Amino acid sequence: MTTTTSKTNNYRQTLWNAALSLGLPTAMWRLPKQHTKHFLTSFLKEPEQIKIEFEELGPGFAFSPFINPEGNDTYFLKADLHYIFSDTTNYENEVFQEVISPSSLDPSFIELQKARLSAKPFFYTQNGAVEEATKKEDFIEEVETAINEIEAGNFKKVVLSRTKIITIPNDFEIVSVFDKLCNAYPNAFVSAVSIPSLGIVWMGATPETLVSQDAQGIFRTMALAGTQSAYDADGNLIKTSEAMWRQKEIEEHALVSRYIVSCLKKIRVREFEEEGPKTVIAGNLMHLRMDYSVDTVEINFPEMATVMLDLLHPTSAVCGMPKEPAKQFILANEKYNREFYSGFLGPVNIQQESHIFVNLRTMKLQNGVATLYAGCGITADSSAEKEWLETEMKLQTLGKFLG
Ligand SMILES: C=C(O[C@H]1C=CC=C(C(=O)O)[C@@H]1O)C(=O)O
Repeated sequence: MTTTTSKTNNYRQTLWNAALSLGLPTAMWRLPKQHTKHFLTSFLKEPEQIKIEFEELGPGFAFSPFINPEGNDTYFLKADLHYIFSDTTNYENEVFQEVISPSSLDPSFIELQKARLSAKPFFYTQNGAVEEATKKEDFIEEVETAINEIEAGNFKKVVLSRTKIITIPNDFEIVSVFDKLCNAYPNAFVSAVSIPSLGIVWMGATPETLVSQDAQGIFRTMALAGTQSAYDADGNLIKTSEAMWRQKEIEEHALVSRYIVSCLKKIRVREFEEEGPKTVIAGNLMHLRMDYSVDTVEINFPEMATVMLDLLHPTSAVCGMPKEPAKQFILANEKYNREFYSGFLGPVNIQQESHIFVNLRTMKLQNGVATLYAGCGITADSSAEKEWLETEMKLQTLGKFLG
């Protein structure tokens, strides 16, 4: 049943707080260039860990860690409730559409509605040891080791990443930060995902689509790499048409493009459209992007998104080229566990569409602190100091919302 209802009293906010207080896995998201905000809750407290096969699954939300070799470790939040909220700056007056609505007699739904009346915003108390942020000297050393390995011919590119830790401010409130991210980053996939059984919430505003398939069967992916500030030295926004790219970024981006084309070749798909590379804005940054699309109806390949998800993750935009030695280098040299950073996430079979993104420009909220993550592609032409500054810029995407 689909109804449109008008509710007051911050309905989305009270729903989010209630779902968290009851330990229900929940996701909120806003697709790039769209205005509506989606809210999904699963009544299964321990979400299933499965392989994402788009043709087989019902509506839900996928959330995968970086390390997921067979794809079987993806958390799947089955949609027991899915509402779409209108875009408004005043969420007292939000209007929403019930796309999947539980029966009013469902005990979980009754409990959720009851909890809405009393649930308080989740307060992130610090009650244990806090992970350590990556030290600059460690990161610089990792980058220099990577450059040596590249020069020795062991791989061509590796994406090295690091963390930054910020204490969560007392007035931090997820739904309002989510809304601020939506306003600040209209081209990003903005999300907040809570898996209470793991004691975590992840929030982010990623610019990178991994795979998507729309209701007409159009498959899409992109090669996104190469980074520079979107502002010049005087603080003026640079026009994308006037962006200049160095050899290093062009090569770094080409490696990602080549990888995507090699995956398409592997599955013998020749009928793909390529658009780009073009310069795109992602918050305070610019990247190079090439878009790929395939009409899966025309080539009679309905399972294309499933097959490509398997082949693409992790792409050379978050791992490296060739994939295996780059991944081994990351695991051996990065001094922390990426967990869900540079994994993937997004809605599956929601209104006949699936949109899976790479989990970038993201942070984990746990134990009173926000852990922010950023990485950058290292090639033979990298300079360790510049790569550190690039991660600083990427960390600003979310960092500026933490005070
Ligand atoms: C790995 C990240 O970004 C990737 C996506 C775009 C540009 C990138 C780069 O220029 O290095 C990265 O490959 C990150 O934001 O943590």
